[in-house]
Amino acid sequence: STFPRSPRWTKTDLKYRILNYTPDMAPADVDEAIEKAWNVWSSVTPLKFTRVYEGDADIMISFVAGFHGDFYSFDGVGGTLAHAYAPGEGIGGDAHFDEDEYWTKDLKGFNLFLVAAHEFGHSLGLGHSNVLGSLMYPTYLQMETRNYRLPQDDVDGIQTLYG
Ligand SMILES: O=C1CC=C(NS(=O)(=O)c2ccc(-c3ccccc3)cc2)CC1=O
Ligand SMILES: [Zn+2]
Repeated sequence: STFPRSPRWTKTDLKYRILNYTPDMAPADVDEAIEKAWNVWSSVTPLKFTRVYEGDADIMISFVAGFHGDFYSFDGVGGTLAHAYAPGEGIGGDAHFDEDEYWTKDLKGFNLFLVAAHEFGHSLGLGHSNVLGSLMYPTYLQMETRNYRLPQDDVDGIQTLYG
């Protein structure tokens, strides 16, 4: 099962901001992948995600490489793809994507929607699942994402936190 990590957000209206874009994809495709990733979680909880274009947001999303100002530098091509912080003030909830990876909206490289949906699980307070095929499973499995359905294990996990 997907073990919910505490803490969790104490509000259901969360704001997110896309700070920059990867050159790998058209900006509209990045916007769509991010929005679809939030919809995975909002569709099974009372959570609402609103995009803001300036100022502060609960979840700041950025594409960065190598050292990028926190204690978890990225590692070039391969290895770590992204990381996200558990709910909280400041860096809490923020999601960083390794710009040295090749991000796509299809089955090549790493599918941004899939990785973002996983990372946003962490931004909401979820840990990893031990169920192969769950979204919160620790390893990335390439899969068709056109009609993506959140696996039951992840539904159970997020509803434990925000159900
Ligand atoms: O909790 C962690 C610590 C290690 C990570 N390694 S990663 O960046 O290579 C990574 C591995 C798997 C995924 C993933 C898993 C399931 C579905 C989609 C993506 C995302 C990132 C990322 C991560 O989320
Ligand atoms: Zn993870």
